[in-house]
Order: sequence, then structure tokens, then C-alpha cells
Amino acid sequence: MITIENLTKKYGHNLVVDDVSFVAEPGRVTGFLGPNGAGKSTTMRMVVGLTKPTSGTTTVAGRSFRDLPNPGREVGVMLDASAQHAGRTGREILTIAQRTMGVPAGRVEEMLELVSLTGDEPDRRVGNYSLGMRQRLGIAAALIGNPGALILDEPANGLDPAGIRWMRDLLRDFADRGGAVLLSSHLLREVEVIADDIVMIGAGRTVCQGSKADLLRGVGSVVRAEDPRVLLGALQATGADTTLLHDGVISTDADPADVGRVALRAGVVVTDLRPTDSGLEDMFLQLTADTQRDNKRHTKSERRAA
Ligand SMILES: Nc1ncnc2c1ncn2[C@@H]1O[C@H](COP(=O)(O)OP(=O)(O)OP(=O)(O)O)[C@@H](O)[C@H]1O
Repeated sequence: MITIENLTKKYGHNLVVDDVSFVAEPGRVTGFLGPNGAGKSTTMRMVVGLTKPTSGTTTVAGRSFRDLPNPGREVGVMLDASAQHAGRTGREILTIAQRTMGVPAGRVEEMLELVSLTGDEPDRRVGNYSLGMRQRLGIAAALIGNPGALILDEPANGLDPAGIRWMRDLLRDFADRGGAVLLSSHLLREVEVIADDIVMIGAGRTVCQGSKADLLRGVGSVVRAEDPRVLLGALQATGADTTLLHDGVISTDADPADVGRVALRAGVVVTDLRPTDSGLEDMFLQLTADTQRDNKRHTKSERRAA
């Protein structure tokens, strides 16, 4: 478990992280989102002791990072895959990590296999690795100590589509085995698929946090019925803002339970009934609009309203 409590960082008069609090729970993937410069990396750096907070506290497995006797056994960290020593080979980097953490030597080969660095790749200098290969090596180094938590800044950066899927499965599996994953990403689609919980910040401040299911549950319902016109009339008669879309689907601001009741009273057979989903991208652009440098772009819902 990773906890962040009232974390604040000022550089001079510049408040870059402003009273941020959240918990990355075991067994869950927490997506940490925000526009460029929102303070995500600074927050992650404070958790792993690389940047000193102005105030507030962070813990990993119940202790401050600096108090962990063997941090790599508790938390795997990948903040900047390009920061690895360019003159060393991938195998050397993992061997140093394995010795420092005191894990069995066999972990090096296991990790190379896990991240699919194969053939002569482990023995090439990291300076000659592609970005995606560095990300893979960074993941291997983060996992070699068999930690209970992972902190990853943009882990999918540079990975090809198959690599992104591989990363998604790896993180899902890590969480399903009880690990806590905190990851930042600008790939909202990816976060939407993988995250269980979402924390969004803008200009250093939390703009929303909670489970993905709760946050993305929009207001209203989408419903299909055998006789959509009858249901449309019945819903409109209750005062609900209801529209019949061109493909016979009804969109309404009534929640699914109310739609069910209205359909029952009207004697209409409902064939599909779901809460409206709002997408993560729309939510991100709306909630961070004040802090976006490109806020001249409008969200889809704003465009629809215009
Ligand atoms: N050492 C530093 N000295 C002064 N300002 C800093 C320092 N490190 C970061 N900042 C500032 O803190 C703010 C937050 O930066 P940070 O890297 O945490 O953002 P981020 O959310 O990770 O952005 P990105 O999505 O672009 O990676 C930025 O305005 C940045 O310029």
C-alpha cells in the first residue's frame, strides 16, 4: 500500500503539489493523471525519497521510503527509463540490482525472460537500446526484488501496441496477486482499461479521485426496447429529458431503476438497459480545463452543446 497525506511541494513561490492525499491500495491499479506540469512526477519522486516534501507525509508498506531497510524488496520504481547507465549492459544493470537487494542470482534470467529481452539484447549496452527496450529493462529492475508495490511514471512510453498489451497484462497480474500499482500515464484509453482507481490532478491540486467505476458512471441511462416510441413517450411524460437516437436507442437522464419502473408501467419489453458511461478523456478535459495549456480545444460534450 502506498499512502500520500497532505503532500505539498513548493519551489520558491511556485506551489507545484498542493495538499494531495490518496492511497494506492493493494490488489488495485491506481491511475495518476494530469496535464503536463500538473505535479505527477514531483509527487512520485517525493514518495520514493528523491524530492523532499515541503509538508505532508508518504509511506510505502506503512513506512516512510527512507526508513525501508531494503526498499527494492518493498517497492519497484521506474520514474525515468532513460536514466539507466548508458555504458552498462541490461544484464549488468539487473545483476547490480539483484546483488544490492540480496535476491537469488536466478532472478536476473527470470526477469530478462519476463520482459522479453532476448538473444544478444541483455548483453548490449543500454545506450544502444530503443526506448521500448529501456522501458522493459526498467520494469525488470522494478520487479526483480519481488516487491509488493510498484510506482511507474509513464510505463507504456515507447512501447509498441503488443508491448502496451503485455504491460497491461503484467500490471493486472501484479495487482491480482495483491500488489499495489501506482502509475502515471497520458494514454487515457490505456488507463481507462487498466485502472481500478483514478486520481486526477491539475496545477498541483486533486481535481477528482475515486474508483473508475464510480467516476465514469454518467448521469442517466441508455435503453433499448421492443417498442421504443412507447417507452420514449412514457419517459417524457415523467419529465425525464429523453431522446430517441437514430439507431432506435433511447438516451435519458433517468437512472436505470426509474427507466425499469416506467417500462413496467407502460408494459414495454426492455431488451438492454445500462447506465450512461462518460469517457475518461471527456472527464479529463473537463476537470483539468482551467489548467490545460491547450484549453482552446473543446471537449466533445462542449462541442455537442455548442
Ligand atoms: N527541481 C525543480 N525546480 C523547480 N521547479 C520544478 C522542479 N521540478 C519540477 N518543477 C516544476 O514543477 C511542476 C510540476 O512538474 P512535474 O514534472 O511534477 O509535472 P508532471 O505532472 O509530471 O508533468 P508531465 O506530464 O509533463 O511529465 C512543473 O511546473 C515543473 O516545472
